[in-house]
Amino acid sequence: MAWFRVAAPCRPATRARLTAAGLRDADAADADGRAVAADEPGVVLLTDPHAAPDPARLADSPGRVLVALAPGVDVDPWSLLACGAADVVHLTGDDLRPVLDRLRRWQDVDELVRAEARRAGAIGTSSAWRLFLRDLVEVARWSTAPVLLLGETGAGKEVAAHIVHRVDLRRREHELVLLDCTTVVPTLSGSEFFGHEKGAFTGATTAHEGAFARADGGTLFLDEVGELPAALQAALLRVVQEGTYQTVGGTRRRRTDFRLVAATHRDLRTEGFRADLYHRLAATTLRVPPLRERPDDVLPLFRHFLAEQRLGGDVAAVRAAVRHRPSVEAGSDEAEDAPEVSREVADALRGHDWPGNVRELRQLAARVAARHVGDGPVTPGDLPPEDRPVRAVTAPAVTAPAVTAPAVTAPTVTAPAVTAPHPSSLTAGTPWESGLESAVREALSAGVGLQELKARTADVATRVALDVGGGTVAAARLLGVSRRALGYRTAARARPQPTDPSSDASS
Ligand SMILES: Nc1ncnc2c1ncn2[C@@H]1O[C@H](COP(=O)(O)OP(=O)(O)OP(=O)(O)O)[C@@H](O)[C@H]1O
Repeated sequence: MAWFRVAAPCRPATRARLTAAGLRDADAADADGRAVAADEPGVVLLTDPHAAPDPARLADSPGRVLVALAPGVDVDPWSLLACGAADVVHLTGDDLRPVLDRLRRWQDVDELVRAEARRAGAIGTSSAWRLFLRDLVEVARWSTAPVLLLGETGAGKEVAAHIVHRVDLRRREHELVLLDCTTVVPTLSGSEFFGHEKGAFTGATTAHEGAFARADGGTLFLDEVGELPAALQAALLRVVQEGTYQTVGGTRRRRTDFRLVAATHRDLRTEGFRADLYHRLAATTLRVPPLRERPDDVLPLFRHFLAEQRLGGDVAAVRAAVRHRPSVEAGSDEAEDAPEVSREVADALRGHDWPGNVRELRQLAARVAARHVGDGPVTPGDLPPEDRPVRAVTAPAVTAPAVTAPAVTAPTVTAPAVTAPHPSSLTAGTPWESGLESAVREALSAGVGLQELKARTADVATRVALDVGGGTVAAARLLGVSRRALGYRTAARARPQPTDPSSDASS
């Protein structure tokens, strides 16, 4: 149910009409000690230009807040949006329709998000994930535009594509065709896309239906669209513009009509991707938040994947289990019969930065499930050694117990105590490797160009070279590059700089 709040006294009739429309008076509910459902959408009615809504209250609400300006109230809508309002409407006379229509839409969106996330087995209750799903569902249901999903590997772009297909009423009864553009073979002239006729090329012993034909009426999901060879970018542009294509070896153009959802982890506005195709694909661009930006989702996801392992890795069975427990919120970690997680393990998981995102977490859950015994919580020893937070082993830090008469020699403590937490937890590989990886990741997510990327990784490569005593053979091995390549990158920095004759050597 949606709520309303009146920022200044208003006519009892207005209040009565809002209540009659099914909205709960948020302040009255507070007075009764019943909290308004915090994540429901609501409206703040501004009847007095001097009674501006409390920005903190607007921004804090996890549900969307509409501000309705009564006739004669003139407040800058942009500043209200900046304070956290989701939208602003001007009321004319007694007509409450603009308010009710919007609240109803927002309720529908929230309901769709709950239902479709559950159906897709998509776990997550963090606000970043929910905001993303709201935008996704809104675009999928109320627009026909292509959708471009930006996001790191394993963040859930394909999961999102399934949701788009399900939510789009015109497409859901037809097929969702998934095509990974990294697997498209240029020598087959895009036969994966266009299909081919029998005998079109050596080995084409039968006719083959391509993705464009199969997706007709439905949705075509192009994963890693940035990897599409240039010739196929031109062909795809034509299909998107004209809705026609020709099979390889065919003689006539055929019609197709699908919704295009594309995904990429890189900035397509850089070199190598056609600008005209980019603008077609990017009619609606949504960013899938990486897992490190939604630490609240880590534990629910981890427990979900553990439950999946208990069911023998049967994803369908887990989804069915979630769907058949209607009292359980989609994304809730109460949804499954999964073991609890000890505090130490929970802290380690939340502290990790998950470069491989949800996929990495899923794989970790599979490793942990193999070690975990019984129904008790997952304990630190359940994490395989290579997945544990790195800790320096230092001199024993156990204080000997206070000794009173008769004098007893304090026992010698032999087992080394573990102290001094290492700054990076659950690091993948060596600190050098992870340093290089995170430099590349940061640079890519900042959308930098190739030159800048090279410069940033050169910094890390240089540090590695210096850390290993300038031994480029060892550094190159650590970085997985040739000695020559490393030498080239580090040459300018690792070598001692010639002394500037103008500088004061004594300083
Ligand atoms: N919110 C989620 N809830 C449950 N499982 C998820 C969620 N997000 C991702 N996954 C799972 O994580 C794995 C990776 O997800 P997905 O394939 O959608 O990522 P991606 O962004 O498309 O990755 P890539 O770019 O490498 O293709 C899959 O096994 C998927 O089922």
